[in-house]
Amino acid sequence: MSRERTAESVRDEGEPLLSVRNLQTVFHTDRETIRAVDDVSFDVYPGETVGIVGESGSGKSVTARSIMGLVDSPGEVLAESSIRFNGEELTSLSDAAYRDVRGSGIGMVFQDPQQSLNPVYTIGNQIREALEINRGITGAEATAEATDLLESVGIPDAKRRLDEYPHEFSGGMRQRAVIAMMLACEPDLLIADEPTTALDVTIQAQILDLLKELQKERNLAILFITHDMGVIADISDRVNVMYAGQIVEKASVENLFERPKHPYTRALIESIPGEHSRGEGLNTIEGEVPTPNAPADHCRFAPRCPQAFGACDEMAPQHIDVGETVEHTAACLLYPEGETETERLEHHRALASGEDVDTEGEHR
Ligand SMILES: Nc1ncnc2c1ncn2[C@@H]1O[C@H](COP(=O)(O)OP(=O)(O)OP(=O)(O)O)[C@@H](O)[C@H]1O
Ligand code: NI
Repeated sequence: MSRERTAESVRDEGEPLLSVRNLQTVFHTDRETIRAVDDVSFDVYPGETVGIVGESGSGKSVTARSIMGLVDSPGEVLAESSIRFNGEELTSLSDAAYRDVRGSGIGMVFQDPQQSLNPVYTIGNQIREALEINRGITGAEATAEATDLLESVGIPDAKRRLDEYPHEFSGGMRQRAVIAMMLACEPDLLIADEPTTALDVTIQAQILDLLKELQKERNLAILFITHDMGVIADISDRVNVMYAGQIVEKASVENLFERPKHPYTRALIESIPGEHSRGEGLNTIEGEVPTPNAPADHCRFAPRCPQAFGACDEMAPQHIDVGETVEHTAACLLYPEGETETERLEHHRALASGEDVDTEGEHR
């Protein structure tokens, strides 16, 4: 094989940095068990950006918190779940070992930068503390490194601003400071949960550009979570579309927007402002994301789906290969395309029972 490999083939051959399999995170309440994340699987390879997109309540943040080991009672990551990072299984780690992963391997940025900043300490002190705890750097060296970090996230006059408090920073600058603090831990993976949602559009674009730049410089992998399809299109290499605790479509960003297959993805694309609405307001999807409280025995999107038919209420759709080259799957009973309804349902039934099905379809 040639030594000159494309990015795509490197990814096929290399190991994923993060590998999530059958992730199930539930919340036990008095009345029911909420299946907030219900059998979610995806990979993130070094240096790439993977998006998770879906409406409010679809389980995006719980997915992120599960990976970070931040699910507290009454939440529980069920035993069958697997989260492998750099080859290490995280679900079985002790609290202390998980803290180390958060301090070095995986960094996280949230929607609200205040969540990560302490109002009573200067920005400089907080970055220096991160440097000391996670890399053992102290004193003048820490100050120099903190200045470099603030500069690298595009904060002008960095040396002086180290002595300022979070409230002296604007929203966008605070988010940059949080990113600098996260970089102090030299992570391989950044999990960004709606990091730009609270910012106005210009600032949002600047933060996205900053993340792309840092990614290139540091070969940082990014798991980017948002409900905004425009942001997903801007930043992702590959996308997972989430609905009611499950991934309903996985695709490269090009395929997702040019050849969306799942009716939910299509509805999300149609609801992008200005895309199809001709400025007449948002084309929102009617109805709400259900709160799943039982294992899926039907398609959870069916009640809102314009293409639903009888079987959608009676069986859970499996992920079907819908692409030609790179991974592209949709969990929908409309696929495989070109098969009769009876054949399609048989296909999903066989996949559900674990049979090895030729997803290219023998019925062509
Ligand atoms: N601590 C908790 N206790 C009970 N249920 C919870 C808890 N945290 C989350 N959930 C439930 O889990 C589901 C998924 O929530 P999650 O926050 O992951 O959604 P999301 O996709 O991030 O939405 P948003 O876009 O609003 O942030 C929701 O139904 C929510 O009510
Ligand atoms: Ni969320």
